[in-house]
Amino acid sequence: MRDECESDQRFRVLLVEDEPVAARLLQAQLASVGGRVTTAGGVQEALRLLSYERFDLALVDLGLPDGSGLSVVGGAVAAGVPAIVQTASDRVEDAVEAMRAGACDFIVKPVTPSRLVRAVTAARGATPPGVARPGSPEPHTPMGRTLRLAEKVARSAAPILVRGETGSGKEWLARRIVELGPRADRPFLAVNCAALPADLAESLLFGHERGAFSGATERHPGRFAEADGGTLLLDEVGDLAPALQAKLLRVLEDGEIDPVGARRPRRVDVRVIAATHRDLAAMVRAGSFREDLYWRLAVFEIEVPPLRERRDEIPELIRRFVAEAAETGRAFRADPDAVRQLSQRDWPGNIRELRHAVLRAVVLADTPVLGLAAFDWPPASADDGVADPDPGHATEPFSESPASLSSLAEVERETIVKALQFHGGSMTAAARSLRIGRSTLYRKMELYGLSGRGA
Ligand SMILES: Nc1ncnc2c1ncn2[C@@H]1O[C@H](COP(=O)(O)OP(=O)(O)OP(=O)(O)O)[C@@H](O)[C@H]1O
Repeated sequence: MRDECESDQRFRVLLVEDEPVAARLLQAQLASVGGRVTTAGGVQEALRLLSYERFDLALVDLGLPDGSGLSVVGGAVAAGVPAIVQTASDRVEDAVEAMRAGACDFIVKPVTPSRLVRAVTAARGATPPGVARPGSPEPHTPMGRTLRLAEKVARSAAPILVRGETGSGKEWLARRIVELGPRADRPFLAVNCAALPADLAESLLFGHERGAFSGATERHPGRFAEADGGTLLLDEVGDLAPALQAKLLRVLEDGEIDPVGARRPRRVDVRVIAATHRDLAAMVRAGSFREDLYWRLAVFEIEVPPLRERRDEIPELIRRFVAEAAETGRAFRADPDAVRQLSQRDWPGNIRELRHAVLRAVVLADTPVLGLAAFDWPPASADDGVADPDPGHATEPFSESPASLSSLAEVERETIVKALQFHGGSMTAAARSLRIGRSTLYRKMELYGLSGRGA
């Protein structure tokens, strides 16, 4: 079907508009950019057309004589047709609802030709539901749905709440959303709310004036001001202290921050993406998270599924991480049987755990083909009692810095620490299990600032 649509330059548009003059105008504009337009004047007619005709795009007015255009959006999404909604300028909240129902964009009436062309081009460029882009996961998988939703919300400026287990790729998804949206080349900053020191949290986020408190020798803009015009990822938002929850609500509601010690508030334009592995709704019920803030943050809520529910991605991820590690000049590939077995594992630390396992395997490899044993740490002979700790932020000593572990060197350092821990600080035993000489181990410990304190 995709081929058929690509070979026919004229894409098929379902235009749902009851106003004859507006319909004629839009029809002409759509035709001028290659659209073959079928018009429906109401909900029932549109749903009927969607049920037996194929369309590449639907442009839906929300206020229709026989009901809300939202039902048409639902029908289009169910039929795998990207939907753009049109709304009056005083009904933008309806557009938010339509986006939640799966619309990929909204335009406010009266639409200019250039805005219409942009919306249509973007919607046609977005993967239509049910059609996989080469290299992207199959669309009916949980992650396929997540990515489709990400593509849709990327174009809006509304806050997003990304939920998912530790290491499942919440920050990765947030970055992807930003890349797909109009703020792609604007600042992107990430703050781990769980790691904010209590006494400095407010000024780190919202800034302070010089002399605002003892020790404030310089003015500091704070993360919100630094992200002005761009996006701020608030990771572990569930860990934000109640006083800061109130201040965050103010930014989201009024677009203003109050730097500590400043005489007047400052306006900022920041898209907030919040991420959490916690059940924020349960926290709201328990009284530890503000309900009003929850509703503000969760205009769009996106779930990143745990890796065990997207096992089909594991072979590709392994290939990608092996290639990433091989950028250091060493060429490796994973043994297909190992890949099969690794794909069956549960990976409680999700993609981060898989990535570390692959990077570690490359660090330790002495053959170009990585067998299953290469991915296990501690090595298979090791005592289970000292097995790899939960690879989540809470327990992993070197992954709690704001950026997650990223370089091969960091993984190498972590591997050395674990080897030393495992062998009770014995360098000889650690070097043997790492399959490197004692002097190499010593050199690397120096390099990573580990010498003299064991693990
Ligand atoms: N789809 C993906 N493809 C490639 N790498 C990915 C993907 N998803 C996540 N990763 C990588 O996995 C690691 C963990 O991802 P990320 O930091 O986004 O997880 P997280 O859910 O935000 O973790 P946490 O809950 O600890 O904050 C990162 O190195 C990231 O680059």
